Amino acid sequence: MSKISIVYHSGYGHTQKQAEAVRDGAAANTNDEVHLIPVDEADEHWDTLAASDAIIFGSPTYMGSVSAQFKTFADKSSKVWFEQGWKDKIAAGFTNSSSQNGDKHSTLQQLSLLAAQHGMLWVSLGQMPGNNSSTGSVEDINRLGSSLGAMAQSNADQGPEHGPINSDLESAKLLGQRVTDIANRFTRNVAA
Ligand SMILES: Cc1cc2nc3c(=O)[nH]c(=O)nc-3n(C[C@H](O)[C@H](O)[C@H](O)COP(=O)(O)O)c2cc1C
Repeated sequence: MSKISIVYHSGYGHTQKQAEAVRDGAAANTNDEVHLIPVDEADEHWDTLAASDAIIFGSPTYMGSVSAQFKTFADKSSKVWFEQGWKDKIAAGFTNSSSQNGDKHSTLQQLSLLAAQHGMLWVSLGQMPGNNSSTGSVEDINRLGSSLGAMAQSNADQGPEHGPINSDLESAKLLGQRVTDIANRFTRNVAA
């Protein structure tokens, strides 16, 4: 059994849907304990994060970067960094934005660098790129062709009831599942 936390920001609800999909994937095995933590509530959950086997970071892409709210959380985590409190925990990340590309890769790089600064072990998406052939479609898993983490796209003129679309949510779910599976391999070995 592993303890997984998902810390995320969402200004308008789109990235929250992606975060919930990651949570659903991470919680697929009912033995595991999964916490969904909005960044503005993170101050009440530092102990939960300290006790987690894996922490998954999520932010919308704003101006080619993590949102200011997520960055505030990242900066606050410097207190943990001083003690290397998250060293050797498993980490992963996801982002959502309105353009198909939208510079989402830059956000995932920032999330993975945050994890690296903490000495965490980054888990990639682990899914082959979709929608890259004559038989592909937007319904493919990993339709945005990401490697570093899960990407999702939500139309700028529509609310979260319309996006991200199902394939992006499924990709997010698979990332959550992958992180839990890997965390369980580690916790089994520690217990053994
Ligand atoms: C301040 C701001 C900056 C944004 N910058 C980008 C961007 O760089 N690339 C992009 O594709 N979308 C950008 N967007 C669009 C958001 O990423 C998109 O609306 C996303 O779905 C918002 O997620 P949320 O509802 O979880 O906040 C920006 C939106 C805002 C409010």
